[in-house]
Amino acid sequence: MKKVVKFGGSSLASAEQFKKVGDIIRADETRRFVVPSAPGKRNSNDTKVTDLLYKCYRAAEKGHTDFDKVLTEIKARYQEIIDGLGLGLSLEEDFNIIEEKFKNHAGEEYAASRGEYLNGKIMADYLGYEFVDSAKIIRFDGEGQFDMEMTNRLTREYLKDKENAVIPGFYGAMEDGTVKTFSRGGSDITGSIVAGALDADLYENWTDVSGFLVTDPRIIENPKSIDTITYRELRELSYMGATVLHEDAIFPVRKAGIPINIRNTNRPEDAGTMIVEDTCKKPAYTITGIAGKKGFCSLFIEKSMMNSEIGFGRKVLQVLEKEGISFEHLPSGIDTMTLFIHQDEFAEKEQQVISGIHRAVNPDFMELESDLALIAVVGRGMRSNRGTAARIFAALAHANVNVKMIDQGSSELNVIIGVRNEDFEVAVKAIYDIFVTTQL
Ligand SMILES: Nc1ncnc2c1ncn2[C@@H]1O[C@H](COP(=O)(O)OP(=O)(O)O)[C@@H](O)[C@H]1O
Ligand SMILES: N[C@@H](CC(=O)OP(=O)(O)O)C(=O)O
Repeated sequence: MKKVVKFGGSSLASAEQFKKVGDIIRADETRRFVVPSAPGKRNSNDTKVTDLLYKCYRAAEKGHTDFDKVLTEIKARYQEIIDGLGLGLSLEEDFNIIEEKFKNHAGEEYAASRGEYLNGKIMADYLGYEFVDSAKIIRFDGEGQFDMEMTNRLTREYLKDKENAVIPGFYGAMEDGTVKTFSRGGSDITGSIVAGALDADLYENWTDVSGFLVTDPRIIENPKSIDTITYRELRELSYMGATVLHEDAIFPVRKAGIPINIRNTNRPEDAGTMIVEDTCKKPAYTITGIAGKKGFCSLFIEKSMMNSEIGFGRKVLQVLEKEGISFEHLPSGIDTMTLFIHQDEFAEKEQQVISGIHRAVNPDFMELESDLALIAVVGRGMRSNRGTAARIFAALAHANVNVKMIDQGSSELNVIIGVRNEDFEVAVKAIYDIFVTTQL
């Protein structure tokens, strides 16, 4: 039996948190492969070490005087953990190399990766586990794309005879040694890759909440936690902003048929959430979860007889493709279509897109609306329950929320709703209340 256990930044922000992690690992001898993140926030006003590293590197690039100050702050974060754990470990040599590399402009990704690298060294020393530098096993190809095949081979080669190891999250390297990172929150991906490559029995992902919650605890106080969720449901929710697990962390374990267990470092007695391929367990509520994001805009296009103009949609989408813009949703009517696009992506190219669409399809009318949010209501139980959409829209009407867009996927696994940014929290709360609190 072997488990891969990933601990997020919130679980490793201080010596006190490290001790909880140590207790968790020692409580189960199958927790053999440990993937740590960089130290996260110790309180809500604190800064993650990864963010300090980005800041420090930018200062180094500009030759700014802030460089020494931020580096000293980073060193102090690690020293506080080392001292609090009573370890004799010194990171001085590592910091000398880091300083040198920052000054020689080794790259932002190298800089950010040091957060996990250094925390991995502390973790290995604290547990008495072997430290394995992820640059040796997590491989990116010549174009900087993650190379799954090579990574699997290297990971198995390096780790197959090891009883246990600490493998820092978030980064890997190209064949020439250039360090690359995943996108933010990417230690979840490292954990999943290692679990997949080693054919682990379970991938435990330890964080600061007792599992995947029905909705974001920053929107609803104390939301219920989800007992079991399928990979497909989870993918919809994490894509739409439920940040507890990086959306790309699903593929490697799913492919290998390994379940994920989300657990709370501060409440290890809680069972957390099991993420599985399929389950016959009935969900506790009709919906499994609600997630959402702000910051979208919509582009409404109207043209008489659009429906019979073959190639209309393709021509519109080609304009977006040419400008390198992706779209999120594309609901359409007989003479109308509406594109939902990330506002920050669109803002820079808005005029090129509008004139491009004019040239491509000569519409009768176009209208742009900004500051919109998208909400995903997800659940495998929605398929077998009638009236789900009616309940959602009744709840929104009661809460005085104007619905801008509705999109139900043919899988019946989710309904996407567009509302104004300012209505976002109220809308999430209204949907949560009707399905979970009151269950009307
Ligand atoms: N549906 C959800 N369930 C649980 N947590 C969520 C959800 N949506 C957003 N979150 C947020 O995700 C946080 C955990 O993710 P993250 O901050 O990346 O943790 P870590 O530092 O452990 O990697 C929680 O503290 C919570 O604020
Ligand atoms: N430290 C990196 C990677 C990561 O996964 O962190 P966390 O586990 O704290 O989300 C980041 O801040 O993005």
